[in-house]
Amino acid sequence: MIEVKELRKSFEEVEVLKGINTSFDTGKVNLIIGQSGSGKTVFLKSLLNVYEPSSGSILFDGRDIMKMSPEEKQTLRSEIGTVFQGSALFDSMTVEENISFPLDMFTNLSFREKKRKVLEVIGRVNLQNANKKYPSEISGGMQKRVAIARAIVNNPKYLFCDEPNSGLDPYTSNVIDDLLLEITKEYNTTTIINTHDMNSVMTIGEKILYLRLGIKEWEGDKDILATAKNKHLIDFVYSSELFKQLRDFMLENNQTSLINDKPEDNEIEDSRIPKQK
Ligand SMILES: Nc1ncnc2c1ncn2[C@@H]1O[C@H](COP(=O)(O)OP(=O)(O)OP(=O)(O)O)[C@@H](O)[C@H]1O
Repeated sequence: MIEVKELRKSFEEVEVLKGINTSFDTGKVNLIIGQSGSGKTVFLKSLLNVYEPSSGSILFDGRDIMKMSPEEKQTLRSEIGTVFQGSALFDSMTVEENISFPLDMFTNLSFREKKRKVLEVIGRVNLQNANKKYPSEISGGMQKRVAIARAIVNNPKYLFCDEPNSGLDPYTSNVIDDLLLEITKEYNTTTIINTHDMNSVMTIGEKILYLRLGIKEWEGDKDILATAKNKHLIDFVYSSELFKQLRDFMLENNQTSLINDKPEDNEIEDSRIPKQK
């Protein structure tokens, strides 16, 4: 579990994160959504301590990253898997070598043991025929799967992904979403994903955190999204005509699992926002 308390981040005079309080459960897919510039990447990088927060605390299963010694931070890093935008693979390394990288960095495992783990995750993400290829020789979707395999090879407790579906077609995006959901359950990771993909939000969003202008505007799960009353959230999530019609249909028919009987129990509304009639 990751708990975030009063997290603030400023760049010089500009405050980008304005006191965020939230938590992300173990074994769940947590999605961060929000318009461009709302602070999603700064939030993710602050959690990872790539950016040092201006104030607040971030607890990884009770351990405050801001109070950790360099050694403790190094241990925490070995427990974190990351999938960054563009997959961030090493062009000069084969698929197998890319995936082995965290094991080379963080473990003293023997060559044979590393090989065993690498082949295991290659099988897990279905890349058996690509292990000797270079990133430039495989498709974008396969590159994402390599990045996911690399992120999980060292059995992480925490999995961070920054727009894992960017640049992928809808079918391949679904494959990646399904894989991330399955891996979250199998490895029992606390998974946090920045996404612009509303299909991901509707299908794998076990928790959704909606950021707006650096504040937490709303949080809840995919099943209460259709009945959420936060106007900014609705305008953002249902900005596409297709999703708007889907929501109208769901509300009219009241017959989908996306609708929860008691949305108020699970969602936090910003009291400054007038309720929609
Ligand atoms: N290193 C930095 N120095 C100064 N300002 C920054 C820095 N990184 C981000 N910002 C500012 O913080 C704000 C939030 O940026 P961020 O990249 O987190 O947005 P985002 O929600 O991830 O957007 P997108 O969806 O387009 O990736 C922006 O106004 C951006 O200019």
